[in-house]
Amino acid sequence: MTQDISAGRRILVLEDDETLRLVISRALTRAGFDVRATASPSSAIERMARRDADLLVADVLLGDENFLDRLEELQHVRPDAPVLVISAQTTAATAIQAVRGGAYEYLPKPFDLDDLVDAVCRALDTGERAGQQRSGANPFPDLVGRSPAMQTAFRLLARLSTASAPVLFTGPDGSGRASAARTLHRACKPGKALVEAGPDRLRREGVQIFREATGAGLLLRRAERWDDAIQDMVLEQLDQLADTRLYVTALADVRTAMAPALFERLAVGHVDLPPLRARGDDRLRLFEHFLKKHGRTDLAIARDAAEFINAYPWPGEVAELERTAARLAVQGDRGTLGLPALQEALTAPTAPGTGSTLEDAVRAFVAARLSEHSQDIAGDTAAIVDRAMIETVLAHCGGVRRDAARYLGLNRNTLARRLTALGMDSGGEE
Ligand SMILES: Nc1ncnc2c1ncn2[C@@H]1O[C@H](COP(=O)(O)OP(=O)(O)OP(=O)(O)O)[C@@H](O)[C@H]1O
Repeated sequence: MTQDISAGRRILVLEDDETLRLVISRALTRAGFDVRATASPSSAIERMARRDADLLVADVLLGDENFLDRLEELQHVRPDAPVLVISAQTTAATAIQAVRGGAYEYLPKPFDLDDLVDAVCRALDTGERAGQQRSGANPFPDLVGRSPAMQTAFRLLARLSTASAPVLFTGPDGSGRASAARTLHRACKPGKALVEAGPDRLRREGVQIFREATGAGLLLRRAERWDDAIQDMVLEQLDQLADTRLYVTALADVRTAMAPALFERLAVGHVDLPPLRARGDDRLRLFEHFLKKHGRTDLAIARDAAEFINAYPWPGEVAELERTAARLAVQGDRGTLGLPALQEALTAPTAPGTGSTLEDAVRAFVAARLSEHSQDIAGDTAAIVDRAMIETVLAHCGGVRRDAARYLGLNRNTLARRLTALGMDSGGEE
């Protein structure tokens, strides 16, 4: 594997300690890389800018200079080239600055030379994934998404797959945070287990969960619900993670529910998953993906249904979209999926006793009007709600408008005007 990746790849080593420069260069040359070296940060940036190397291995403290301060400059001239940062400064702040500045991985000194070679291979492999992504191929095929918002998230995932820092996934419930964490874990620790725990399990089992995940991965979900005791425990465990990769999921406003010190350390890598309403046509792509996932390759989606899927805001996010597709997949109708069946599946109760809400019904109605290219959605929606409301109250009052007006909180003239506007002004008693 190393030879496959190293063949013909050029590495630049930036290190001012002559002995270490030699040792690193030799190890990388032995692994099959074409290695060059320098002690000067400016020369390193200049050589990377003229594409003299595919990857940079850089020390942090070089004479009076801190190379982390120049990462942005390097990103600017070579955004495609991975950078591995090595440093004797093993503070969390250094690691955070390195990863935020665009470094692919941070290796604290002293490090094992084999680990360095592995990290270089992983970074180059990820660089290729990012290249595939630029050329249109999805580097994470189990995550569906081609919208610009998801491309940004994938690029970040690709970068984080060679780092070892904790990663915070934020976004609305059901937006795919846990799925993204699982995908990232498979990319960065293939074959290693991923232990998962929500706040309840974390409260019950405490540090035991961290022990169980040693050397593998740990996915802690719903961090916005961590109480102070959990937050203290996680903060303490962060110093003992060693080679356990930590992933955390939370709602976007978790920052307000969490001690700033903990947030800063968890969000070294931060992937914010956009809501479905910001993902354009990805909604239809996901819908088709879920129909297939639930065994239906024979079902075509009618044009109005497809437009509805791309217009509906899906307040329950990908989870709701998947539930709806799964419901339609098991219904077994052959042929083409039309708008009525889709709307019915969307508003059907999800479990005994739980009905869909008024908001759900309004969303479904508005999305249907959008898919019909209606130009008076506000008027249409207000009329439907008004009609249902007034009809129900009038029926309750036996058609007596004076009483109905009182229940509605309207004066009688206003009610009369609304009835006329809705074409409902015949037959009622004054
Ligand atoms: N981009 C995606 N491509 C394919 N499937 C996805 C994608 N995002 C989410 N899913 C699927 O949608 C469902 C919900 O996703 P997931 O459980 O990851 O959401 P979440 O944000 O972690 O929410 P929660 O914490 O409420 O479960 C899962 O079945 C997952 O497989």
